[in-house]
Amino acid sequence: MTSTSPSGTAAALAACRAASPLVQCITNFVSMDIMANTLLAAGASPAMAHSIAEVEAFVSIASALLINVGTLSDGWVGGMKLGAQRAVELSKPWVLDPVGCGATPYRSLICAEMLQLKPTVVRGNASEIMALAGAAGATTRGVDSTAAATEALAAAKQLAAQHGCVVAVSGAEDLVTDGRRVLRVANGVPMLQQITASGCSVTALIAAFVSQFPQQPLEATAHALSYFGLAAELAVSAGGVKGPGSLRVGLLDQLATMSEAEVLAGARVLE
Ligand SMILES: Nc1ncnc2c1ncn2[C@@H]1O[C@H](COP(=O)(O)OP(=O)(O)OP(=O)(O)O)[C@@H](O)[C@H]1O
Ligand SMILES: Cc1ncsc1CCO
Ligand SMILES: [Mg+2]
Repeated sequence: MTSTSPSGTAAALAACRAASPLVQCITNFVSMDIMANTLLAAGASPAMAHSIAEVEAFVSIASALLINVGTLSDGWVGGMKLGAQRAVELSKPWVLDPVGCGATPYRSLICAEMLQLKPTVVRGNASEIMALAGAAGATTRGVDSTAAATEALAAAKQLAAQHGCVVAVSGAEDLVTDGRRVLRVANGVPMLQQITASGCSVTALIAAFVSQFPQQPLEATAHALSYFGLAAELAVSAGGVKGPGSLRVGLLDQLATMSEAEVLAGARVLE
């Protein structure tokens, strides 16, 4: 899986389905159901485990760790930090979703502290990435973005270069950068924004894909975003999507049933 072509996306998906990586998720209450189902549909094996009492042991058996601060509470932060540290010690990828960064000083502080713990990938919406980078003029309204992905590109590049990670900004076109290269992912449908935790779920998929290609986190991240966005496109083109409720169902079905031919025809990762 070296290429950014549709065959790269197909190879990444095939690897995930074949290996069924165990993805440990320390995530918010809103996202738990759809995130676990998204990972299952992609052939991965989700486990939602956040207790500080078991987090280190869990990371040692997981293929990747996802940390999402969506329903942040004091009692969870210790486990998040210990999990991230253990993942780094064991050279396992860990992926940060800085939900609502910028909405409150506490949230921004915890996100900044997590960033110091060397995530492999950070994925957020434009407002979150701009706030995380401390960009001038960053505004936010809770967990939804008030900016377009393109507005966050400079912030994403700066974060990636400064922290040695891959940064993905979701939006109409997702942007993925390692600070030098920028990949654009032109899959998805606008209605995904009306499914809560769709972004959270794609971040967990990124963890699953990166676990299979730890030397190529940039490409693996883009392929995960492409596969997820394409599933939403296929759900709409199959008919029967009347709104976000039926899209949510169709999305999971398409993630589970997507064929190699559909990936080859529809994946759009551009450099
Ligand atoms: N305008 C758009 N057109 C097409 N796809 C989009 C658009 N906006 C977002 N998406 C897609 O929707 C998914 C979620 O992205 P979004 O930016 O809404 O994440 P988020 O704000 O972190 O979501 P959440 O916090 O609810 O999990 C991604 O796969 C993204 O590519
Ligand atoms: C709505 C919401 N609130 C905290 S986390 C979350 C899920 C989408 O990010
Ligand atoms: Mg989000």
